Amino acid sequence: MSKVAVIGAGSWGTALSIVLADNGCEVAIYARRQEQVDEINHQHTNHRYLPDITLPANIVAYPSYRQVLEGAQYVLIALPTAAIRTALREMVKELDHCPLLIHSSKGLEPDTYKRVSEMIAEEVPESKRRGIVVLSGPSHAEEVSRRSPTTVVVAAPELKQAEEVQDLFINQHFRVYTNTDMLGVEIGGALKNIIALGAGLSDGLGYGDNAKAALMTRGLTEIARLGVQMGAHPLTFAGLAGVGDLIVTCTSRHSRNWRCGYAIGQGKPLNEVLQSMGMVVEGVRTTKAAYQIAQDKKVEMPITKELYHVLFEGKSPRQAVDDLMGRGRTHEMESRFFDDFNRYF
Ligand SMILES: NC(=O)C1=CN([C@@H]2O[C@H](COP(=O)(O)OP(=O)(O)OC[C@H]3O[C@@H](n4cnc5c(N)ncnc54)[C@H](O)[C@@H]3O)[C@@H](O)[C@H]2O)C=CC1
Ligand SMILES: O=C(CO)COP(=O)(O)O
Repeated sequence: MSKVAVIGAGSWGTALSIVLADNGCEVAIYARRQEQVDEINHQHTNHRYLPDITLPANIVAYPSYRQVLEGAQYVLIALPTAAIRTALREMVKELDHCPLLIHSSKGLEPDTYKRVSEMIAEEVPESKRRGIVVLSGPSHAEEVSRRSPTTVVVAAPELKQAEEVQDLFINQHFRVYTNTDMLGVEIGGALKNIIALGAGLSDGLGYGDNAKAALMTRGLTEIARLGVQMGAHPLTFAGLAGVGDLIVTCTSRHSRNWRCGYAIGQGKPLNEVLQSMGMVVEGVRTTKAAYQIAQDKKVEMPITKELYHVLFEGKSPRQAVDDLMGRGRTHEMESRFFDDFNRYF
């Protein structure tokens, strides 16, 4: 029986713990607050994050990294991206062996704009990790925890390690695909949150399904444009971590990013919205990161740019939509894209 240490007792860490527990793993989950540890261990619930869900008894919470990590063959990181580097520094002090590290966070580090796998590679010495694998795709915790059919993708530069993680998670409710394009999977998962904020904002303004379909389609184009420039495989964005996650996040009532955008579209100030959410909304910081990366790399990302102006410079959302609609004429198929495709096929 495998032991998995789960770092992060929020919605996603808990939902993935249920999948692992269903698969017969021993799951040790790290929670910072003693009341949450007690709730998970005695009531078998995590009410704040997954109301009405009963947790399997083989999920045990601990308030210390040492206890969680002891003997774990796998470590799953399910934290808000902004908390990961600090958490890794604490965790690594207590790590005395060499597990496979899996992360499932969807964002870029604030200020450095690094991917999560890059942070892990910097903070966890090679002697303390067997490899790094990312798990991503269209998967709201609320549905995964109810064992509703879900598909995800796991990616690692070495296919064997992705397959090992596929074996760990796959079951009748949770179907896992593999990919070796870790960069593309991380970029797709992080940047779809920007477009979900935009889709929420459009709905909050009262625009219709046409507007949302436009945002999703052109949003995917700009995600792929940046991703391919950074070195991703273009077809990754046609997969679960690309269009798949974009669909679920832009259209689901569960999405925190969509809900945040919706409230802003309805005229609520960003700070007030974030405070009232009580859970992480990754897309806000990721908008800033993607805007900066796009500027540095001279990649055109019109939706991201307008959203940046709305979130951080007080631009009116209606004006942002007008400016997007009034852009210069362009061809749908970019010749640059064809060049990139030709590089691969
Ligand atoms: N909720 C979902 O449906 C999904 C979330 N994700 C991603 O998973 C990541 C985590 O998201 P959620 O679990 O939803 O967030 P959440 O807001 O539900 O929970 C975050 C948890 O992290 C804990 N935490 C924060 N800072 C910490 C630190 N320094 N050390 C230890 N624990 C800390 C919090 O106490 C909380 O328990 C995000 O990147 C999100 O985009 C990915 C797929 C689905
Ligand atoms: O990534 C997710 C679903 O795949 C969760 O999205 P939100 O963070 O917007 O809720």
